Amino acid sequence: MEQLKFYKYHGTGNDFVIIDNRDSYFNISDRELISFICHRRFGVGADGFMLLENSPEHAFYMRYYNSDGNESTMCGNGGRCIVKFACDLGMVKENEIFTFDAIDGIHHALVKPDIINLKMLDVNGIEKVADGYFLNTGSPHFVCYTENLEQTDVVSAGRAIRNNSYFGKAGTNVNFVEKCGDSSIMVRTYERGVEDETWSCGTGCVASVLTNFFIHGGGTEYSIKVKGGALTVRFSAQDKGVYNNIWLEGPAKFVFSGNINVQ
Ligand SMILES: N[C@H](CCC[C@H](N)C(=O)O)C(=O)O
Repeated sequence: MEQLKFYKYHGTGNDFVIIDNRDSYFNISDRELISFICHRRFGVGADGFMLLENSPEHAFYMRYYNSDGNESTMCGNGGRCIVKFACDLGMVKENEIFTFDAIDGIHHALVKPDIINLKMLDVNGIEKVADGYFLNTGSPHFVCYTENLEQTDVVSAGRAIRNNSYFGKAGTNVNFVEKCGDSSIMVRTYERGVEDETWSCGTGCVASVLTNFFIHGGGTEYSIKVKGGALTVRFSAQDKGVYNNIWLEGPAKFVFSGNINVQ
């Protein structure tokens, strides 16, 4: 029986299986194997799966898959976890900014003890859609406000919006936001490709913060409370709806490693 070495990380409760694929051994189109590994009863269990691959000009290439086995767009918490993994492998050092490559482009990252800082790609435009807002922060996000976030039925309300024909075949992630203070919000997210609520969504938190600023103005640093902990987002505002120098900061934890039997 063949065994596969894997590493389990989480970023504020958004959890991932990561494989060091610098030898290109893993078949990048094996959807079935990836969804099996992410299965919470038959496999290891995770919201997402990542391959750390070689990159000719950067520290590594991050290949991200949702738990449905499909390769997908940028994952903010996954990006922070694979940065921590690269540091744990000795590929990069703490307190030194480095770059890695991903599906949406080149990211800068900085590892500090227990805190990972990840630079996200620029955001150009926020669209008003029905009672919410739509923007792309590396992944597509719909953002709407709710008075009573704790009681919101994120799964059924989120699933309906995620599958709304307005967002086409690709669909969208769905974020429900409650304002807490001038520079703090609470966010719960229904994630495309996981097809469930996750305990944190990095690109979703960035989308929620930028939408909040787009509507209410204010400062350019926010703390975001999520089910699995807290994140910080900092950014620079250019024109209305145009933001750059966007950093997503928070913990990324190694949980365990092991070998999984694969047929
Ligand atoms: N499910 C998302 C990707 C992961 C986003 C989330 N886990 C994050 O931390 O940004 C999508 O397919 O658009």
